[in-house]
Amino acid sequence: MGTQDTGVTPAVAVLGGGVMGGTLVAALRAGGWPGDRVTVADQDASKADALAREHDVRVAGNRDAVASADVVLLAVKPDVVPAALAELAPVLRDGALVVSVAAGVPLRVYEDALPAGTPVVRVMPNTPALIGKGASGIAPGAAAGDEHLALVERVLAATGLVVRVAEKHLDAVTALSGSGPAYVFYVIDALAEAGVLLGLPRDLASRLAVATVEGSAAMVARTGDHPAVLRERVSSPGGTTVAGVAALDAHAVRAGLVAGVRAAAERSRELGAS
Ligand SMILES: NC(=O)C1=CN([C@@H]2O[C@H](COP(=O)(O)OP(=O)(O)OC[C@H]3O[C@@H](n4cnc5c(N)ncnc54)[C@H](OP(=O)(O)O)[C@@H]3O)[C@@H](O)[C@H]2O)C=CC1
Ligand SMILES: O=C(O)[C@@H]1CCC=N1
Repeated sequence: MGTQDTGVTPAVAVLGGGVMGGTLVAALRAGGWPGDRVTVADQDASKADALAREHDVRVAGNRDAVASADVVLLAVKPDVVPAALAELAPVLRDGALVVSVAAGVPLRVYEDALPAGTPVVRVMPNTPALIGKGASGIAPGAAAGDEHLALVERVLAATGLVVRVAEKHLDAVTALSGSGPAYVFYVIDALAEAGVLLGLPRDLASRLAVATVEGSAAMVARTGDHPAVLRERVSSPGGTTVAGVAALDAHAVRAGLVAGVRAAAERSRELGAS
């Protein structure tokens, strides 16, 4: 039956019930996807069972989950992808859409392993998808058309921002927004720790750091102003902020962030090559 619009909500099988598989199951349910149209499978059945209980979805082994799915969502580690594809290829429904969140693994790996003409879409989500504040890039394979991208957008509807990109940009998306929450958590932790160093109670320092990051991000989004312009507005001549930013520059914090994103992109390319 595949993914043609029959009026019935497509059946989604999520293979891999770890951090990202669990996040996507939660987002599907938060977006109103019926629990009986979502099946989760994990090599560790206890993980799949726990997710099924938490989100009121079905649980099955990989092959049974795939055999009844219109959309197969692969959420296993990149090095597990070839084995998972070998397992699912013989039981994949004709016309079913295969979606993978694995970092680095190129579309051609999926297309070579699956029956000719199988539509494949790569997705690079991030963990704030769990609270509807995620950012995902999606890239279509050769047999994936607009209807498949639209279906992936429907699957991701409750995760937050979804942008369509060419596959050649997915390593950069992975490095920037896929891994990005870790950098921001790192910054929040460092800011809060600095507050504690200056004598603030830990809870207060943490709340101030979180509100500052949240408010600053919202201000960029809402005003559309360039972050450098907004930074200038905080920086009184001869004041505290220019002193702080000069110290950040002296410690190469900007260069460090650029190096971090570049290193993550390089690692994504390595994962794809292995
Ligand atoms: N975490 C993140 O922020 C993001 C992750 N991703 C991508 O998501 C994918 C999963 O990452 P993440 O959720 O963090 O990893 P996890 O290790 O948390 O989840 C992977 C799960 O898949 C299970 N598994 C392993 N082999 C199989 C198999 N053959 N069939 C079914 N399940 C299997 C694992 O079991 P076991 O632990 O027993 O091996 C584990 O429960 C990766 O490819 C990653 O690149 C993408 C964007 C963001
Ligand atoms: O660290 C990783 O490899 C995965 C991909 C992007 C975020 N987490």
